[in-house]
Amino acid sequence: MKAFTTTLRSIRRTLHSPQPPPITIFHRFLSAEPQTETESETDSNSVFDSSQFELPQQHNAERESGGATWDHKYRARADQLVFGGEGPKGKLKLKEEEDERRRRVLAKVLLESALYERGDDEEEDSKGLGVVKEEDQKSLSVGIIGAPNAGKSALTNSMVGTKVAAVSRKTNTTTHEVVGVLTKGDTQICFFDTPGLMLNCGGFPYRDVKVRVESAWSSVALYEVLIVIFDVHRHITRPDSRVVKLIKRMGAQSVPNQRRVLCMNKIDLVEKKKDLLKVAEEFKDLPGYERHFMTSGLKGAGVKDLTQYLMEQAVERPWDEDPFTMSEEVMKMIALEVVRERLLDHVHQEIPYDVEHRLIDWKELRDGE
Ligand SMILES: Nc1nc2c(ncn2[C@@H]2O[C@H](COP(=O)(O)OP(=O)(O)OP(=O)(O)O)[C@@H](O)[C@H]2O)c(=O)[nH]1
Repeated sequence: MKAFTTTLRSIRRTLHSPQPPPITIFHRFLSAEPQTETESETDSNSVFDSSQFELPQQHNAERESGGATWDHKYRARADQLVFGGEGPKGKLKLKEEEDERRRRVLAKVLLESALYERGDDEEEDSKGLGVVKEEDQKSLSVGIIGAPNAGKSALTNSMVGTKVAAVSRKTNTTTHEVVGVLTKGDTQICFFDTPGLMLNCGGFPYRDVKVRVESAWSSVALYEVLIVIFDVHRHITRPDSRVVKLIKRMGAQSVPNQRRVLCMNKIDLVEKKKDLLKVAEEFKDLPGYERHFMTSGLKGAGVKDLTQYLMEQAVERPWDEDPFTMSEEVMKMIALEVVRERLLDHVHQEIPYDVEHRLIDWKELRDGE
């Protein structure tokens, strides 16, 4: 998510630069420098000629057949220990498939939200953005915490839509990473990530990556609203005691100057709705949570209610971020950036290289593709 935000910030900076955007915005040099031909390499005397050397005799029968020289049963045992039952190839393939799936979700969310925003909310947004006087502005800072994979990024993207591209920090610190900005009418909501928040079996952050985790943990108290999010499908099928402890710990008591809400996410994966009610019942008595929400960041269910609630919590304070409107130009850049990422994924072993790619055509199809 951080990489995604950084990318979008660079898009934003480019758009607002007084200079015309350099044509090489997506043209990156990676750390490896191109090799230059040195004199010794081009000098024919230095060329290795294998015919001048005798190959050593191979006595070992295995070597002659080109097979491995180790005992296969040890290798199999090592594979079993390191990779479990699946073997290294199976694991690698699964990882590649997972990466591919995640990339698709990201690209889809980005582009869908771009198209969605231009449709329904275009008029309303264009009325509100850029014309609100500072004394009329309202703001809200929202932190989102939850275990890895709970769906924090997808939910933020869903609430923020294309405005995630609007991220351009006026201030910047390492402990607070703004991951999205939603500006609507006179109200601006900034969403913050809580980096490195990993939990030990007590539901507390790990001590070993101390500084980073502690600063992330202490920043939790700074947000006006804190969303505690968990994967409700996972909780029903394979509850994680660390997640339960986190939910209970954060909801144990209400905190002055902070409103906390509990978000049961990924509800689209739960078939029986009565299971959702059971989970809601389980956490209903925690006094720290002002509201409970059931959402699907990926499918959008419940997101409107949560956004509405957040808008209502905003306080009179000037905006921290510049508002930003979606344009076709930005959508093209997002599309280019998604393509660039894929391109680099495919050629990452072919270094040294540099990549420049250009948009030569852009067409919107009737079905919105
Ligand atoms: N079915 C379903 N899948 C979801 C939903 N939200 C997120 N996911 C999937 O869950 C996975 C994790 O989602 P993320 O949004 O990256 O989760 P995260 O909490 O930001 O994860 P970390 O960055 O690892 O902390 C992805 O594969 C998403 O596609 C949802 O509402 N429904």
